[in-house]
Amino acid sequence: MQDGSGRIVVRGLTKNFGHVAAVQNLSFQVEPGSVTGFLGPNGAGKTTTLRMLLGLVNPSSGEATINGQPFHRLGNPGRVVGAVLEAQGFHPKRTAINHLRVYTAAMGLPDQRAMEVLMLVGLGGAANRKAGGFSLGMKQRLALATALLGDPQVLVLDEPANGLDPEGIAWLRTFLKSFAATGRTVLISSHLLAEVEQTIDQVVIVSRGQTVYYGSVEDLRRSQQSRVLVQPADAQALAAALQEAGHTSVTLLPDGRLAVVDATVQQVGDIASKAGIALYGVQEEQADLEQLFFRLTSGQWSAQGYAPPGFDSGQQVSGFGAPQSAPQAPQYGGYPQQQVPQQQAPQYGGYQAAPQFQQPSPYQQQAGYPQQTGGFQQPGLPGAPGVPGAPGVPQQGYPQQAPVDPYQAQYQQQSPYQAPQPTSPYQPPVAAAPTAPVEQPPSALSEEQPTQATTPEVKPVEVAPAPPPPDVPDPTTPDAPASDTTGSDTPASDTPNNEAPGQGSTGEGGKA
Ligand SMILES: Nc1ncnc2c1ncn2[C@@H]1O[C@H](COP(=O)(O)OP(=O)(O)OP(=O)(O)O)[C@@H](O)[C@H]1O
Repeated sequence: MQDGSGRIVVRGLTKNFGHVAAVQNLSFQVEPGSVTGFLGPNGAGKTTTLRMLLGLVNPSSGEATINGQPFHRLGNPGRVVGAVLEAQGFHPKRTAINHLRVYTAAMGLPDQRAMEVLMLVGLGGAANRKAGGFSLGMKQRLALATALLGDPQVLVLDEPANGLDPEGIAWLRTFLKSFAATGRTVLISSHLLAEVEQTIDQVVIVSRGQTVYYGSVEDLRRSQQSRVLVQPADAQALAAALQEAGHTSVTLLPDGRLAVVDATVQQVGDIASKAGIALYGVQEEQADLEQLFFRLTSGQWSAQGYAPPGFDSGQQVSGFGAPQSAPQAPQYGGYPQQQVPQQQAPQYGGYQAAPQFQQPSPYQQQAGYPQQTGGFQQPGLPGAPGVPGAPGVPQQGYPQQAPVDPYQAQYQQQSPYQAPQPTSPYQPPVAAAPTAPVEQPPSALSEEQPTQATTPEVKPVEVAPAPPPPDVPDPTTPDAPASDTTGSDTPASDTPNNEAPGQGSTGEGGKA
């Protein structure tokens, strides 16, 4: 029996395509009256999740319900859920209005509804144009119009901003917000937080098929901590002085600066002055939401030598530092870094490293300087490995442990992409850290480890696509029925009664 709530509940949802764990034990809830963003990098499992929600793929385990029911039990699903998985599959010779009339007829709706929805999405003027001549953005609008035909209670859209121009994105934002404001439910996927940041109220961030954050965008924003970047005459001495004063979250950056998370500029200045340490530059820096998103999802497709712009590879010396995600993933600090001219940078791929940080330190495990052991715990957000909260549904606001998928891990060394090293908008008043060898006293700083993100010489890697395991179909093959190795999934075309209008427009099977 439908509960009529418009609520989407995903509980313990898992989908394996042969050896590919596309979705792993995913749990979240989408409330009516809000727009929820479903975010994650390519291959994170977003589309597979949406397809399970829409009855196009059978879960390996777990469940996804709308109004308390799985999709196939919704009765007239087109009146409950409007969905767009791909803005493709229109008959190229059919006009927009005729495309919609096929669905109004199938759903028992009056013909005039077709024109109404075209007006709603701004395509009234193109009603008699053939869909084959539509731009990508126009196709997105036509797909949305199709999804809206049944005046549904719930909208599920996969990458709806794809192909839209800035005006189209602004229009979509307003449209979705006002749709949700009427008490209805909107779930939209995207791989770009910036694209949907102003549209969404809630966010579910997935990486490698698992939830890494689930909660309000506001909480995510609040979790951002500023940090103080300081260029001291003696980094070790300042780190020790900060530690003595109780500031334990200190990170040594590759350029010799210290990043202090739990102190103000004034506190750092006062401590340095008391300790008689000259400062050549102090700056407060705020990490932004996009950077946090990268941090939460980094590692899925990371390759040697690649780091998203704006990320450093600073070595944590105490307290909070860069999350160390999956094995082999670059370690991102989430903050822009200083780039030092190549000729001065024998170590760390372009970064001048003070010699005292180049040797293994006997003090790495020194008390008070805990080493980060992995996971994605963020400052201000209590870490919660696994799934906290109610059974099967994670508590909101918790970043979660990223999984390591051995099958996907093989791609981590194989990316053909070699991105340029990031550059920083920050230019400290004084050049890089000292280069003269320094005799080591017992150190308050743990030494730097070169990371993959800062490999000195980056060479393009010849990549052969990873062959799928013998019994697993090629994941890049577009059509799902063949590639879904459960063999149990029912293509949309086999279940006309269950076909939501948006899905009809998307064709069947997998995504391209
Ligand atoms: N039908 C299928 N057969 C085999 N593997 C599949 C199939 N569909 C998806 N996969 C695999 O499952 C994983 C998740 O894919 P999915 O399309 O759900 O990711 P996504 O987050 O939507 O990515 P994108 O942002 O690139 O669209 C990928 O490794 C993909 O190759």
